[in-house]
Amino acid sequence: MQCLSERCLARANILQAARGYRHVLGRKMRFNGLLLCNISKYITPSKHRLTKSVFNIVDSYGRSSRWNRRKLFTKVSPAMCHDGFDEQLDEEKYYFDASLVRNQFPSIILGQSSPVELYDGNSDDPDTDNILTADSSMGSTVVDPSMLFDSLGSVAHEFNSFSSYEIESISDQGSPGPTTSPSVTQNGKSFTKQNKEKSDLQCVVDDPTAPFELVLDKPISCVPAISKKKCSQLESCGFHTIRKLLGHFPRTYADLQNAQITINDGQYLIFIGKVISSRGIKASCSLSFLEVIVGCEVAESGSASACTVSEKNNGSKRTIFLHLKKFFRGTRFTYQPFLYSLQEKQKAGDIVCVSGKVRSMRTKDHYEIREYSLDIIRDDDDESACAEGRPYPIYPSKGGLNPKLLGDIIASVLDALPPDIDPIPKNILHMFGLKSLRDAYIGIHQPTNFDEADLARKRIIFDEFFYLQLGRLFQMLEGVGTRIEKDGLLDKYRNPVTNAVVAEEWCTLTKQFLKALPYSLTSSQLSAVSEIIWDLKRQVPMNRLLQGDVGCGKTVVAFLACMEVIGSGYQAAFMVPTELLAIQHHDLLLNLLENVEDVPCKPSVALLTGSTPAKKARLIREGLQSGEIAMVIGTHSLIADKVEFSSLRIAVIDEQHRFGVIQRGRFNSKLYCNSLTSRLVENTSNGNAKGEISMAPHVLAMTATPIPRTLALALYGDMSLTQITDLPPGRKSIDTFAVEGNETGFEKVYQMMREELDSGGRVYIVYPIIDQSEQLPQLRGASADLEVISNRFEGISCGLLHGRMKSDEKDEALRRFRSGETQILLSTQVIEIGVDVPEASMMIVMNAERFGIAQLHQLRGRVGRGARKSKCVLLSSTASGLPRLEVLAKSSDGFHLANMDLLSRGPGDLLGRKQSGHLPEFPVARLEIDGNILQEAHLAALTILSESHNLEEFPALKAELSMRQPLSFLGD
Ligand SMILES: Nc1ncnc2c1ncn2[C@@H]1O[C@H](COP(=O)(O)OP(=O)(O)OP(=O)(O)O)[C@@H](O)[C@H]1O
Repeated sequence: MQCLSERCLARANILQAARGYRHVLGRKMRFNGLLLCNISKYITPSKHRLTKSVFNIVDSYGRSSRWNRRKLFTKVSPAMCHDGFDEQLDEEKYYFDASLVRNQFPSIILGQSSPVELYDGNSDDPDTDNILTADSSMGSTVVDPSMLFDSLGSVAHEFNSFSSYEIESISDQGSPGPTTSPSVTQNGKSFTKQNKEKSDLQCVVDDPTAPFELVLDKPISCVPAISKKKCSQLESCGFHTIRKLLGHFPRTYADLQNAQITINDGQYLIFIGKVISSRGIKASCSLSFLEVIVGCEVAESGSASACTVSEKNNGSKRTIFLHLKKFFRGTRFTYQPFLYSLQEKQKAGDIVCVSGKVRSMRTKDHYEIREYSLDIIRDDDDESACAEGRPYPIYPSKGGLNPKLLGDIIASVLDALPPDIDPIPKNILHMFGLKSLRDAYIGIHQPTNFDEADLARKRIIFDEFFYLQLGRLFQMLEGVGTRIEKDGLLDKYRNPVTNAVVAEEWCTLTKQFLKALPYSLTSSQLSAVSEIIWDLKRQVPMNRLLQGDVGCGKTVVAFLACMEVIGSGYQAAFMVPTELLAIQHHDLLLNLLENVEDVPCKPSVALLTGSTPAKKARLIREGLQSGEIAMVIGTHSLIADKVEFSSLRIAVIDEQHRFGVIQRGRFNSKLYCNSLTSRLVENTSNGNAKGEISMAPHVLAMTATPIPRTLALALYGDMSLTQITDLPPGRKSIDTFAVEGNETGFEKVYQMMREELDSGGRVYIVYPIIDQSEQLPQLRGASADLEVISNRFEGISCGLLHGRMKSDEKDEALRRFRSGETQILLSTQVIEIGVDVPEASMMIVMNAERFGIAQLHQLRGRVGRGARKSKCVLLSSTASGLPRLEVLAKSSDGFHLANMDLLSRGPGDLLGRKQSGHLPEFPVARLEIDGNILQEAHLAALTILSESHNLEEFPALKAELSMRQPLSFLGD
């Protein structure tokens, strides 16, 4: 029992005002009744001049609109020692949170009376209005004025006969923990506030007309126990829906029982402890600091358990003291109110979770932490906060919201969550050992142990991957005609068996092209072509990823696929990310076609890039539209709206991850929208033409980045995979050296270069930037170094190649290097993709520590493409960068290196900053370690789609999928 201060009563009043009525002495009474009681107490002694009119207004309170009630309150507030309603609400302590008020003041005892419960909106009272619909109900429920005054009379009588008000906090009677709200007794029935909340959200689920996902996507304002003020606070921080709020996962968990046993200087540790003191101290006129001392019980070395919040000392524990310090420079930080507000943020007795780097102080068992983060787990007077032994969730703060408050709100939302909110069918959950969605939310926000948190995390990650895979496969199925074809396609993903068409069955043009090659295909090149041609012969559009290490010979495989299509009377498009590469491929293809013999007519091949002169570009577009041009090689220009094809049948996309899903998809529209010309229909006699024309083109995507399987699945979950696993014969391994770029290092490297050039080799020097930069003086620039290198290697001609050069200049620079007119090519990363100069035999990478391992592997792949033994020197500007580069010296396996990069730097870095823009974002999952969950999610998505291609049988899943907006999720 404690004394009810005027402020407490005012606070209770605010609560009542929000609810509109309350229970008094077991009887429901409108708020105005209670208000009148209170007002009479407050204002009669002071003979406030508002007394009369306030009484009148209160009389009509039950019939007032919400706005008028607010006005009423504004008038009543002065009588309650406040400047106004807003002031009452604005006070930190007066947070308009019904649950908090109820937790602390669930009932009022008026003198000898039995406890008067504050209104709790319990749904088991048939008369109780639904708070979710409070807006209308509060205004529309009219209270009989006579009843009002009856109640008023009786209450006022009792009220006036007591000099003090007492309050009984039910939570004082032993509250179980943070997840359990105090139970309140009303009319002899025991109930919890969760019951009420559950029913509010439950009613949404029970509504047969309500779409399934409505629960999670309901606005946050529908959650009981969240006041309007808090609601707008949450909304302004981006928590508009329950989903958003529940998706605010803890950044870590504090283990209330176990902290560190050994404490070493410089370690980053998490402690749970009790605040001993908190002081804001002015050290000088412009320096102040906050010092918080936290006492933590830790186990003596060697003892198993470590740190708890327990008061009792047993033999195996000792207390250590953490001195948390934050310094502030500047006069404005030395003012007392500021320092006071700082020190008040945590008070002596608060149980806190502290993390940061520890440094031992002179006194034994005292440690200092400067860069720390502190979360209040439990106020000294809040006994219900946390149960020991559970991982305690630590929330990242958002928009200045108090993480503890956020945690409390999340807890009340969880309590109100109906059990059946899971769109994923139970058999799938069972198949992959997954928690239900509700359990997962509870497990991640309120785990009883770390294993539960792990399992919950798995479910959340599963969902991230699952909807991505489902979205991609769903989209792919939409583009496929019949049910049988769809089934066939899904089967292919589930059991990827290799189907192939042997070379004898290829069309004449393909066979002749193969014959004309200056080399024979490797076995994996051959099987890749056979596999692709098998796909090309089907009526279902192919969606295949051709993957192989640098220099393995993917280009020729793609050319052969194009020849097969052209040989059957259709067109091919070959899109590459750079102009340089487009020109190179175009020239190579023309060269190869020159040697092709015994074909009725050689296919016409065009080059279309951004630099193609307008007139020429127009002629090419006309040729493509009429069907005169059989194949076009180019950059993004190929997917421009004005480029129309007569009968596009294959789109090859080189370096696929450099293009987004939408860009890739635009080839589909080329056929559907633009290519229905009559030419092919006229030329085709078998009558199938019409159906074939309206089919989307086959897509063959290629990537030289050896993408680990999980990453490939995340990026291209809807694609079949073909891999080239061997290199053309005669390739010699590239000797790789990691060298520190000091004076001796450079001398050594220049010496190696000299030897290479003297023996007829050609050298690339790769730079991270074009021009020297003042901000980064340690980086060498290609353009700036041209003179240095030219002077150093007199008599040897040097070339320069970088992205700022014009297209023809770039082309010319590469041509000169290819022909041997220049022996040294100073270049930026522009040569990274696809540049093929077999005579290049040495590469030097300046500031190599600036590049990712996978990227360096790609760069290194520019040499060693011919018969000559090649070398690659990786110059690091610091000695500390060398160990990472040594990895490349030891391995030339692209997949191994990519995996290492993925683990050490994450997928974004593996793909490069630009490309990683196309990588889907996973808030919780980490591609580098959660690959197995991704595989399971892929399988689950296939299983679901096999059961229902259009997801009609899974409306909840379909709704969830559209909610998650798969396209933006796919990274485009
Ligand atoms: N079977 C083969 N035998 C000999 N040389 C080959 C063979 N296949 C391809 N080549 C040659 O190997 C070099 C690399 O081929 P290509 O450019 O197609 O590789 P890539 O896989 O596209 O490489 P990158 O990933 O670097 O673009 C080319 O000079 C090509 O002529």
